[in-house]
Amino acid sequence: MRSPKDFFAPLAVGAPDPVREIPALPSRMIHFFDPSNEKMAAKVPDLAKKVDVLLGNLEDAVRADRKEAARNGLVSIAKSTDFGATQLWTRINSLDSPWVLDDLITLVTEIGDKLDVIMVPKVEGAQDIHYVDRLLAQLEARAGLRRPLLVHAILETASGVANVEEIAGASPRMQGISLGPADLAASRRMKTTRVGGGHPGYLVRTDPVGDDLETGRTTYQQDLWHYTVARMVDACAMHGILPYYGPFGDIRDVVACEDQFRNAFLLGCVGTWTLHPVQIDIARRVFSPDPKDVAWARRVIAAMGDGTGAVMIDGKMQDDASVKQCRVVAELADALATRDPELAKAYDEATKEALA
Ligand SMILES: CC(C)(COP(=O)(O)OP(=O)(O)OC[C@H]1O[C@@H](n2cnc3c(N)ncnc32)[C@H](O)[C@@H]1OP(=O)(O)O)[C@@H](O)C(=O)NCCC(=O)NCCSC(=O)C[C@H](O)C(=O)O
Ligand SMILES: [Mg+2]
Repeated sequence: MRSPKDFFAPLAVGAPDPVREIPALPSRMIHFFDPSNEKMAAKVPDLAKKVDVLLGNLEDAVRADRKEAARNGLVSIAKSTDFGATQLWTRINSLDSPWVLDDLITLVTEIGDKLDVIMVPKVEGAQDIHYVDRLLAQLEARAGLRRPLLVHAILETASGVANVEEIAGASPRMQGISLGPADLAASRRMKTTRVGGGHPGYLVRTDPVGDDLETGRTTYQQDLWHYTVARMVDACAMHGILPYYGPFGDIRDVVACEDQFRNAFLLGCVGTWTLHPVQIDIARRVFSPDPKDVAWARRVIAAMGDGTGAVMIDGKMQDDASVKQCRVVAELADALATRDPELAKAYDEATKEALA
């Protein structure tokens, strides 16, 4: 473990100073595209106006014989596109793959000044982050970068989940963690065959009435990912980094997708992955607080003055703890409003109505 005194020292001579705080930039949707797919690549300039984060994916879902084309495609897209305030991320190949070294060398050297975050798949423990941390510092120094690249880990191995707290705190570069339900299910030997979402067999059933075991016993489907998401959220909050839901693979089922995203939002996640354009508006809707909740939060904050004591609003007790929750919602709304004028208007109108 590094000494706390050295934690914010660069890991290579000439590398930029590590950041001391992870910027809470809007990242409601991390939109995946395959840079080797011409149709997807052609949509990037338009998508950049609609999403908070665009991610050029080099790992799974890119065929082995397209890895180089994806890497080179991302370099050329990054160089030729104006992303405005939209962040550009990439997902590199896994650390044991034959492609990852060239991914990192090429991307940092060629477009290190355009990239914001490097997503690292299949992270098992702090050792994986330490490896990437040092290598990035060396490459940043060689490329003369002034701003350090941040690192995002995917939680998609059983070891990763067991070590999630040490992963979250492994480097000042750690920006966040996403759930990777498909690889995680395989690593845990779960008996599912899906990419995220629930399963009708994972349920609880009400008790029988008398001796009749058959009739009137309602079942409730449970969330397979509750434990992992909750644990990930705690690890991220503890280390001041950001938690995300991951992929929802049933593109057609926009209803269950919205439910799964909302569960993650309510539990503390700041965003999710979007795999198809149809998921972008769902993510925007879910990961932007509802105008009514924002209006309520602002009303509580106004009524609570310095934030101490207790007051009654509409029959509900408010105190130091509830005002803290309201500040989370109000601060998120303020941050999103700077990026999204429509949202800003909706928040202000709802607040005026609530305070009238
Ligand atoms: C899932 C897809 C393969 C579906 O693609 P397609 O069959 O082409 O869908 P459509 O015909 O409905 O597409 C309509 C048009 O939209 C374009 N399109 C589709 N997806 C995207 C996208 N992500 N970005 C930009 N544009 C997109 C199509 O090209 C069509 O265009 P046009 O013909 O001009 O109208 C596909 O969506 C896809 O490949 N998505 C990304 C998949 C991906 O990134 N997977 C990896 C992340 S999930 C994962 O890795 C698991 C995780 O790690 C874990 O372990 O849990
Ligand atoms: Mg995966």
